[in-house]
Amino acid sequence: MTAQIIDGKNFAVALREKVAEHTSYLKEKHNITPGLAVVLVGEDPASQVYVRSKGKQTIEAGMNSYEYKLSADTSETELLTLINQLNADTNVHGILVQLPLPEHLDEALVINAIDPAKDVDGFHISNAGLLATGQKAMVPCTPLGCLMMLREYCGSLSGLNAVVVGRSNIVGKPMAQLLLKESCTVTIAHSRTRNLPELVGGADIVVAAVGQPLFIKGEWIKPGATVIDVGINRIEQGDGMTRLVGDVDFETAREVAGAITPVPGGVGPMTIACLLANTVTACCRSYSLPEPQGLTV
Ligand SMILES: NC(=O)C1=CN([C@@H]2O[C@H](COP(=O)(O)OP(=O)(O)OC[C@H]3O[C@@H](n4cnc5c(N)ncnc54)[C@H](OP(=O)(O)O)[C@@H]3O)[C@@H](O)[C@H]2O)C=CC1
Ligand SMILES: Nc1nc(=O)c2c([nH]1)NC[C@@H]1CN(c3ccc(C(=O)N[C@@H](CCC(=O)O)C(=O)O)cc3)C=[N+]21
Repeated sequence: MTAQIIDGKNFAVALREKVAEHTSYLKEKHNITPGLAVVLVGEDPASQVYVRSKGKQTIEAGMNSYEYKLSADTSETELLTLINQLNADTNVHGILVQLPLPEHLDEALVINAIDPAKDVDGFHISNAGLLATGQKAMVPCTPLGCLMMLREYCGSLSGLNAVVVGRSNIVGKPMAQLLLKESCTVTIAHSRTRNLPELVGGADIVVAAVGQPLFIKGEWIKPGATVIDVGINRIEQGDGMTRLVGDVDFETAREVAGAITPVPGGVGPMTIACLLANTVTACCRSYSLPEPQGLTV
């Protein structure tokens, strides 16, 4: 038996259509255009690629895109000044500061300077706290996209054993919170976890957010389990070319799993679609308008 491939690219197309529909509704009915501001500090090539594709998809969905490219030596004060301007700007409903930031900038300080209502990444401590206590929050895009795909493939997640490998604030922790809210029995594994293959073997749902190429092996996985691969790793192919691979050894895992997300074409495209969805959600909330169905959980 080989696994069903969970087509994140298709999912993302459908979600972006929903976003575009609601955006044109907001324009026609209320004369409002949702706006997303993306701030990039420094010249990391991978980040530049993401920022470009976010901007392009924002415009394709009918929203306004504002891009701020700051030099790598931007001071904390300069960055905070920009964030304060964006917080006050009524045309901006969502703000994203691309991570990682250069070493000299305090990431937590910068993220927590964003107005939580405009924090479309869901990284502000107030949104993290709201999510953890089961209150209405801005939900981080990557875990949100993963949950949307899981719900579609598994139906109810209630009572399922879920193992999240990775405990970062941007992926692992919020993913675990969402799965807990869905009444999964959640285990969070990390670099100090002792019996990882055994833990993974007990999981109906495996979410891999490790940052290690091809780390999770097919033989660890319980037959029929649903595997979500968040990892984005560029590896040398031997012929001098690079290839994009996930944190899961896809070729062995697909022989065992019931369903699996590929890399590329899995979680990545959903992350960007969820960013657009969060921008529409933030925009509706800011005017106390009813929120469209299906853009968040
Ligand atoms: N598709 C998408 O949209 C996105 C993809 N990503 C990708 O997802 C991956 C994870 O990202 P992120 O959460 O930011 O990464 P971090 O580096 O912040 O976190 C990695 C986590 O994996 C754990 N880990 C590392 N090595 C091992 C190991 N050998 N065994 C078990 N656990 C281990 C770490 O444990 P410890 O805490 O103990 O150090 C840590 O908790 C990366 O590949 C990243 O590129 C990230 C964001 C979005
Ligand atoms: N504030 C902030 N928010 C983020 O959400 C954020 C961030 N910083 N920093 C970096 C990570 C990474 N990330 C990805 C988004 C899309 C793809 C994506 O679309 N990937 C394509 C492939 C793209 C390619 O070919 O490189 C795919 O998986 O099919 C990947 C990774 C968002 N992140």
